[in-house]
Formats: sequence, structure tokens, C-alpha cells
Amino acid sequence: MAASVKNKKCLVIGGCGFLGRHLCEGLLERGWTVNVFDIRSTFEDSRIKFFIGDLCKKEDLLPALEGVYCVFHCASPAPLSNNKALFYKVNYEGTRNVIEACKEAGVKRMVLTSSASVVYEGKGIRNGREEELPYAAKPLDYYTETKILQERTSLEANSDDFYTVAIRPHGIFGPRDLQLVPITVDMARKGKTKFIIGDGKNVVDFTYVGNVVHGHILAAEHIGPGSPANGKAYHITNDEPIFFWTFMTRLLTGLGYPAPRIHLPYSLLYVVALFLQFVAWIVSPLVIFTPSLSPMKVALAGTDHFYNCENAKRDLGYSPVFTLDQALKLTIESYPEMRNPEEKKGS
Ligand SMILES: NC(=O)C1=CN([C@@H]2O[C@H](COP(=O)(O)OP(=O)(O)OC[C@H]3O[C@@H](n4cnc5c(N)ncnc54)[C@H](OP(=O)(O)O)[C@@H]3O)[C@@H](O)[C@H]2O)C=CC1
Ligand SMILES: CC(C)CCC[C@@H](C)[C@H]1CC[C@H]2C3=C(CC[C@]12C)[C@@]1(C)CCC(=O)C[C@@H]1CC3
Repeated sequence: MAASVKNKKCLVIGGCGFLGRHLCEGLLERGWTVNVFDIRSTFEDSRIKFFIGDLCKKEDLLPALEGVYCVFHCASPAPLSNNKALFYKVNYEGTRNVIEACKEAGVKRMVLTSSASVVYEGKGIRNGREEELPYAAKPLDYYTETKILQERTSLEANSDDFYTVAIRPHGIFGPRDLQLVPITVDMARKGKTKFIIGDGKNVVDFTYVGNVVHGHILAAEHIGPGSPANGKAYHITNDEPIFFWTFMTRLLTGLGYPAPRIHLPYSLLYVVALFLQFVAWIVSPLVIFTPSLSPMKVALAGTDHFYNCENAKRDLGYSPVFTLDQALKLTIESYPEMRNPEEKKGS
């Protein structure tokens, strides 16, 4: 049964990021008192108390944890940054630090933002259930490798004194998104979105940020003494699997760009991505460069990866609040600056 959270105080670690800020807005609407902890400041809100610091430093965290009922840990370095050392420092060592600081400050609950990628290693996943999918034995990138360590550490910390739960969203998109929409538009403006990787029939989940926020808040309201959610991981999706390339076509055409139309063999692109990754590794002692075509991106664009969220429905009372149609409309409308500048000239 959901606990009453009226005026309970929470801390959103990573609250100045894409998901974090939406989470703050959702929590405020739900009646929570919200503190934000982040390494940077990206917005102001008189209802929120901001703490700027590094989650890897306990002395930065402790003041922000005073009187906190629940911590939402959704901080991470940028998922596609490929910075191994930073991923380990923040996602693994930093999360251990967050857990220690929570216990020291007497915080009793933590909701971790994990990722559905923790079980994905480039092979197709269709309607994947949490209890049927082991952690990826061969993660495709350092980000995923450290998200596995982060989730495992967080769930193992669960006890009757400190309740933890992990939310595994997949392919989050929405207003103020920093990954999916900006990267896709950048590729479109460089003429790189005319290609379809593979046969174009791979089915995936994309999850609207409003639904991810809803899942996080339900998780915080449900963990506690005797809850079936304690120490568990939950897939949170839109529950509307879609062809990856249908989604991309709707997003691109909705922003005034042409639809992808030329098929390229998946295996060829994957080999090219592996070669570029090898070259980046060879030159890394001299220069850091992150190829735009990575094995992870190619795999995500060319294989099935959609997940079952029945466990979240059963234990958290989750169901998507926004449909994919509503979500795409809200997202496209929120990005006037991302529209194809050529469409105006053509009209
Ligand atoms: N975007 C997606 O599609 C998905 C994301 N996720 C997970 O959701 C969470 C949020 O992702 P998203 O909103 O996209 O990411 P963002 O990068 O937008 O937000 C993360 C925030 O955490 C901050 N941060 C990073 N390192 C530290 C640190 N050492 N101390 C304090 N704050 C720090 C970031 O600051 P800075 O920008 O300066 O690094 C940023 O403000 C992440 O845990 C991610 O793994 C899961 C599935 C899909
Ligand atoms: C091929 C192009 C037309 C479009 C490229 C879109 C990609 C930038 C995105 C498609 C799937 C996205 C995704 C993530 C980042 C952006 C994409 C690769 C994540 C890796 C972000 C962090 C996660 O936890 C998992 C996400 C999976 C899906």
C-alpha cells in the first residue's frame, strides 16, 4: 500500500539533469518537499533547495541528506561519453558513497535510476522479464558495465534499515532530452539519417520521461517494511513496443526532416563500429576520440530490445500515464529550435 508522502522531504541526486528535473517537477506536484543535489546548476525554482557538489564526496552529500525521507539517485555521466574512469568513479564508487552517506544521515529509502541496458549485450531481447534476464556478461560499453555495478551494489544494500529499489527505464525521451532528440537532429542536419540499419523491423521500447517519473515516484511510495518491491529492479516502459525505425521516422518527419529510406546491412555497420572502437582504443594514450558510430548505438538501432513491465504493474501499481502518440506530440512541440531550418525555405 503506498505510504502517504504529503510534505515528506526527498533529495534528487542528479536533479539538474534531463530526467532529474522532470522528477523534481513531478515530486513537487505530488506534494513532496524537494532538495536537489547536482554537480552543476541548470535551473532555478524557489520551491527547491539546491546543493551543488560531487556525489563522490561524502562531505558534499551529508548536508543535503538532513531530514530526508527518500533519496532518488539519478545522476550519471553522459551515457554516450565513453569515459571509463569517470563512469567507474561516479556510477560505481560514487554510488557506494551515496549509500554510505544515506546510512550515516539516517535516510531509510533510496530509489536508483538504473537502466534496462544492464541486461542488454547486443542480442535481441523480446518482452524481457527481470527475473529471466541476467546482467549482461559482455556489456557493450563502459556505461553499461558501471550501471550493472551500480544496480547490483544498490540492491545488495537493501535491508530493514535501508530500503532500496532500482528502476530500469529504456530509451527515455521528452522535452529537454539531452541524448535522443539532440543527437538524432544533429545526425539529420549532417545528412546521416537517410540510412536504415538492418531491415528496419527491429522492435524496441522508447519511454516518455513523464512515465519514467511516474514509475520512480510510485517506487518511493511503495518501498518500506514488508514491501515486495524492496531490493528489486523494475522495467519501466511505455508498454507500447514499436519498430525502432518507425519511431525514428515519426520523430524526424515530425521535426521536418526526411524519413530514413536506404537500408544498410546491420553486420557491416557493426563491424565498422567495432573497427572504429578499436582505433579509438589504440590512439587513446595520445588522444581521446569517441566515434559517433559505436557498437552500442548500432546494436540499439538494429536489434529487438523491449521489456515486460508486468512486475512494476503488480508491485508498484504502475501503468503508463502518457501514450506514445501523446509523448511524441509533446516532445516534437517542445523543440521548435530543433526543426529542420530547410522546411521554412521550401514552404
Ligand atoms: N537518457 C536515457 O535514455 C536513459 C537514462 N538512464 C539513466 O537515467 C539517469 C538520468 O539520465 P539523464 O537524465 O539522461 O542524464 P543527465 O546527464 O541529463 O543527468 C545526470 C545529472 O547527474 C549529474 N552528475 C553527473 N556526475 C555527477 C556527480 N559526480 N555528482 C553530482 N551530479 C553528477 C550530471 O551533471 P553533468 O551533466 O555535469 O555530468 C547531470 O546533471 C542516469 O542514471 C541514466 O543512467 C536510464 C535509461 C535511459
Ligand atoms: C540512428 C539515428 C537515426 C538515431 C540515433 C538515436 C540514438 C542517439 C538513440 C537511439 C537509442 C537511444 C538510447 C540511448 C542513448 C541515445 C540512443 C542511442 C541510451 C544508451 C541512453 C542511456 C541508457 O541507459 C540506455 C539508452 C538506450 C537507448
